[in-house]
Amino acid sequence: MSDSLTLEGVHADIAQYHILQGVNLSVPEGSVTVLLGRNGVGKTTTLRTVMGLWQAHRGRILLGGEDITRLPTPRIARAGVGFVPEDMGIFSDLTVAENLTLAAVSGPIDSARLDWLLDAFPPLRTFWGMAAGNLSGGQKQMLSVGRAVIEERRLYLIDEPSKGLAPAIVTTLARALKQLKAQGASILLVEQNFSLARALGDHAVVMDDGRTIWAGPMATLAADAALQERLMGLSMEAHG
Ligand SMILES: Nc1ncnc2c1ncn2[C@@H]1O[C@H](COP(=O)(O)OP(=O)(O)OP(=O)(O)O)[C@@H](O)[C@H]1O
Repeated sequence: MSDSLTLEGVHADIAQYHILQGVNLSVPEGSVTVLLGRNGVGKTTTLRTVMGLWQAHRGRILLGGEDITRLPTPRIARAGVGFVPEDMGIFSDLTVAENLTLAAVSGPIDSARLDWLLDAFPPLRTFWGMAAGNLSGGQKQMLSVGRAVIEERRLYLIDEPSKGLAPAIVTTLARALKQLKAQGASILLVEQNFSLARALGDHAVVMDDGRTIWAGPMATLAADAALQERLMGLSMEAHG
């Protein structure tokens, strides 16, 4: 199976700080890799570096074999990467409809894709003409995910989609992400909600201190509490 995304020895700085100090990971085509690790180890920085929002100064980032390490963010997006940022990245003054229309960069929105999205996230249909700033936190997250998936992409980068959301909203999000996965999407997911991480993840990669320290099947990590404790300082069972 070929890789949708590969990071080889990636280093990146933020201001004078050397934040990423050797990130190696891959997202095989049509699978979900979950990036795990304690707070502040560099998971968000890794996604932002793939997206070109921080610059890798060492190592290589390959998208389907093509080197995208030095490309500017708009070119990376056009190469087929959908991004759900931690801060959601929606336009508060624009309506739900306008937010989705702007996210469809290659032309008019495909009606079958839109139907799927609005069935997965019914509030987006209800509030179609409303300014996004008036949505609840959970509805904003649905819109953020919706913007990334409104067109089929080669790769989706999704940063902590369940963070701060009520359990019912997490259930809706989980169902939509499972449908995306079932469509054969390639996804790099940062997710601290371990039951969601375990349900979606085919592969797990664990980071510590700006480096990837473990990679393997999610099932292997999920089944080994001692390994979780050693890698992340906590066990998935206790936080499921
Ligand atoms: N804009 C910034 N300026 C300075 N330091 C930053 C900035 N963004 C992140 N950092 C630092 O980079 C390190 C990695 O942060 P990052 O957000 O990537 O971690 P994370 O693993 O995603 O953690 P969390 O789960 O808390 O979001 C942290 O020490 C953080 O303080």
